[in-house]
Amino acid sequence: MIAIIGAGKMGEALLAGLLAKGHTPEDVLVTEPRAEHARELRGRYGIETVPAQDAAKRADTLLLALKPQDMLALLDDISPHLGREHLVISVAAGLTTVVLESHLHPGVPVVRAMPNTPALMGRGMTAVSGGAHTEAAHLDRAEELLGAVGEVLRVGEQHMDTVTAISGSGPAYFYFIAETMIEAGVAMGMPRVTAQQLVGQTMTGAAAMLDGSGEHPVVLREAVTSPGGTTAAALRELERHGVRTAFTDAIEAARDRSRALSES
Ligand SMILES: NC(=O)C1=CN([C@@H]2O[C@H](COP(=O)(O)OP(=O)(O)OC[C@H]3O[C@@H](n4cnc5c(N)ncnc54)[C@H](O)[C@@H]3O)[C@@H](O)[C@H]2O)C=CC1
Ligand SMILES: O=C(O)[C@@H]1CCC=N1
Repeated sequence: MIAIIGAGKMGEALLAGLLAKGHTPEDVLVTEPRAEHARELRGRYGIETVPAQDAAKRADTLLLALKPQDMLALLDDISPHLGREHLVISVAAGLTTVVLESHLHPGVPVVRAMPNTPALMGRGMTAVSGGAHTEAAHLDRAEELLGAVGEVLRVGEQHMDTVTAISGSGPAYFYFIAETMIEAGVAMGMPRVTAQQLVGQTMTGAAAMLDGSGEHPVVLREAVTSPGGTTAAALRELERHGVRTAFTDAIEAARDRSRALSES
């Protein structure tokens, strides 16, 4: 039995992804304190919602998807019900396995995972790393579970804050670009619905090229950039405005914020 504790944006994406990939509603318990949202979840997915302590008593695998700021109080609440036979998987940004383990009985296995919201469509990217009491079988279990909603990569925990900044937050960067391109089209007088279609299909087409061609992004970009043409003119403006540096700084800021969340 799996318990998802905290079914907000990420928890619900994982819930929906798992159910779409063959887990049955009877396999999954959900803890969600917002009563109205819990009611919606029961209606939408046919799952049972229970208090966190009941979820800890009944499930063997706990997927914790609360905000980092709420996580430690929750661990203190459920810790009396958790032992070595459980597996605790936290998707919280920043919280290290050392911090999570310090709120649990010694020996409880903890996996730190960083998924992203495309898990909802079965296209997630999740990185996982184990803690002090995690054995290979625990990582296998976490990988199998999260592998139902996309790709899973094992990384050393020292890389987790960078993972968070790249693939955890990453979808938001692409949505930001999409939004900006749509607004540019609208500003030039194009109907919004047309701009949205152009941007949406261009983005998924570009992603398919990246995924399917095996080429480095530089090669793909060069193929679009005709000599003396429109793309070269656009790219020159992006470089002039320091967009490359802005992205690097943004990803560093996300990495630093992830690190800081463990200390707050
Ligand atoms: N949103 C994203 O794209 C990603 C989020 N994460 C991580 O997932 C976690 C949740 O983030 P979001 O879903 O964005 O936030 P959110 O605010 O949408 O969801 C948090 C959920 O936890 C619930 N909650 C609060 N206190 C609780 C308690 N004591 N017991 C059970 N549930 C409780 C809230 O009602 C809410 O539904 C964070 O730790 C975040 O770092 C990780 C990867 C990606
Ligand atoms: O913004 C956040 O803190 C979370 C973690 C990665 C994506 N969303």
